[in-house]
Parts: sequence; C-alpha cells; structure tokens
Amino acid sequence: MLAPMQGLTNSAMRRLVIDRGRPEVVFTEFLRVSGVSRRRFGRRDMADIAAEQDGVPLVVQLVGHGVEPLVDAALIARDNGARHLNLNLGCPYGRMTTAATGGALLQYPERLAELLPALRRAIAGGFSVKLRAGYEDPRQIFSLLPLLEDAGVDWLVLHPRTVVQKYAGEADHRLTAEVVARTRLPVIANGDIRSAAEGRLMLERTGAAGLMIGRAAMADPLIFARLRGDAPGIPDLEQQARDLHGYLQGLLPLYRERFCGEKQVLDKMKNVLLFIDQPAFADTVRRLKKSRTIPAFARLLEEL
Ligand SMILES: Cc1cc2nc3c(=O)[nH]c(=O)nc-3n(C[C@H](O)[C@H](O)[C@H](O)COP(=O)(O)O)c2cc1C
Repeated sequence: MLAPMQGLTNSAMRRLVIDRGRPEVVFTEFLRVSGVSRRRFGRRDMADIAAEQDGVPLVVQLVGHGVEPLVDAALIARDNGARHLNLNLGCPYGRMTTAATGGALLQYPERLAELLPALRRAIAGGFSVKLRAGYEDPRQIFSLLPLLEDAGVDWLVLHPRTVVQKYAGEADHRLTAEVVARTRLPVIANGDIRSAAEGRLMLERTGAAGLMIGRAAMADPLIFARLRGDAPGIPDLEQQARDLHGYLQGLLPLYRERFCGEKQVLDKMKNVLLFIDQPAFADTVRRLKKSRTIPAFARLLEEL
C-alpha cells in the first residue's frame, strides 16, 4: 500500500505511483475534518473523496476530533463515493496534537471507545485505523487492541514508533510481530521499509497481512512492482538512472497540470527530491534543487 503523506501523495502523485509501481491500495493525504464548519471538508479535499483511483482502491483518511464532526465527515465521504475510510491515530505534529487529533488521541482511550464504534456505525464499507504503537509507551498498543476489535475495525496499519518519538530511532517491528500474534485483525506493517528485499523480510518476520510504504515510495515508486517481482529487485546503476529519469519525467507534466505557476510546480518537484538519496545521483539532485525554471529543471533531468 502507498502510505498517506501530507504534501506529497496528492492525486497526481498517486496517479504516477499507480502507473509505475501499481500498489494494491493507495491512501489520500489526511483530510482534516473541521469541528466548526458543517461542510466538514475543505473544497480541495472534497475532490479527493472517491472509492478508487485509476482502478486501485483508494482509502480516504480522516484526521480530526469529536464524535459528531468525524461521524458527519464519514457520512459526507460515503455520500460522495468513498468506500474505504481510515482514521489517523498517528500524526505527531503541531496543531494535530494540541487539539488532541491524530496521534494525540491515543492519550484518551476513553474517547476512542466512544468514537470508534460510532464511526463503525456510520461507515458502510471498510474501516481501518493507522496508528503508532503508543503515545509515550510503545506497549500501549496491546491495551488498545481489544478496543479496536470490539469496535469492529476491519484492519489496522501499525507504525511501531511512539507519537512522542516522532521519526527518531528505528521502527521496532518486533512489536509488529507481537501485535500480529495477539490480534485477529489483519495488521499492515509500516515504517522504515527501504527496499523490496526489506519488505519481503518484514512480511516473513512479522507475519503481517501486508505492507505500507511511504518515504521509500517517494524515492522509488517502482518499489511496489519490485516487491511483486515485476521489476528488478536490485537494478544496476544504469537502470536506476533510467528509473529515476522515468519517474521525474513522468511526474513533471502531472504536476504542471495540477499545480499553479512555475514556482509552485518547482517547489513540489523539489519536495520529492528530498527523498532521493542514492549517492550516485546526489550531484544531479543537488543541481535540480537549485533550478529556477521548469525548462532548466527539465534539461537537467536529461542528464540522468
Ligand atoms: C512528509 C510526511 C507526511 C505524512 N503525512 C501523513 C498523513 O497525512 N497521514 C498519515 O497517517 N501519516 C502520514 N505520514 C506518515 C507516513 O504515512 C508513514 O507512516 C511514515 O512515514 C512511516 O513510513 P515510511 O518509513 O515508509 O515512510 C507522513 C509522513 C511524512 C514523512
């Protein structure tokens, strides 16, 4: 599965990733649910609500707080065609946490005990949660499992870091294996999967029902095809250059169509470059990051 990544996995990026790697499932970026406006979603976010994209199931992810706003949002999403909804219980940043949304909600299991069954009742299709192992305690997940099971959640995505840990240290997938053994819910493993080989090992070691990949898919959307054996697991350098060229060359027109103005398009392309860390391409990536016009960016791409 392609992970939700705010600022990155917009519909144009999802199209590109589907076209190149064809993950089995894609997620929207988190859609923020307003506690105030009865419309619940911003206009741009509304455009993201659907059951699938390019033939691949699309999971609509909600982040917010309060039973009423979230249930309302789930109903609006359903009425606008969503079939799969996910609740974000992992986001560790900024306003998310001060308003006790995303990962901060893990501090309030009693609110979850009310919220999750209410959401379940409102959602006709699939209902999943994406969560950290705990707020501060990485073993909190074990006290949350009965709550998730009793609420009728269909599956969960586990990123085995704590909320306070943010992205420090390593994801501890021994926890993932333990969670798989202790719940009847399908568990999708997420966090620090950097290559197809690591992904396969992860499935073997944890017994997870599937994988969710974020940052590594921004570096190489073909990772999903590599996992299936539809693209070389370890391409040689020439092939890596062709793959990277094909990726960025394919993304540029999609971003020109989606975003407004040269600066925004370039900024969005440069955002993606932050994830490309092969030392062999460091010099080109550095120059791409400095380019000031789209034609200059496109010319540099030809050097790959
Ligand atoms: C820039 C960025 C944006 C993210 N946005 C979201 C989001 O909207 N919703 C969410 O549940 N997780 C979000 N995440 C977390 C990722 O979905 C994922 O759980 C995390 O990056 C670990 O997976 P990875 O190691 O494969 O990247 C984001 C992560 C990053 C780096």
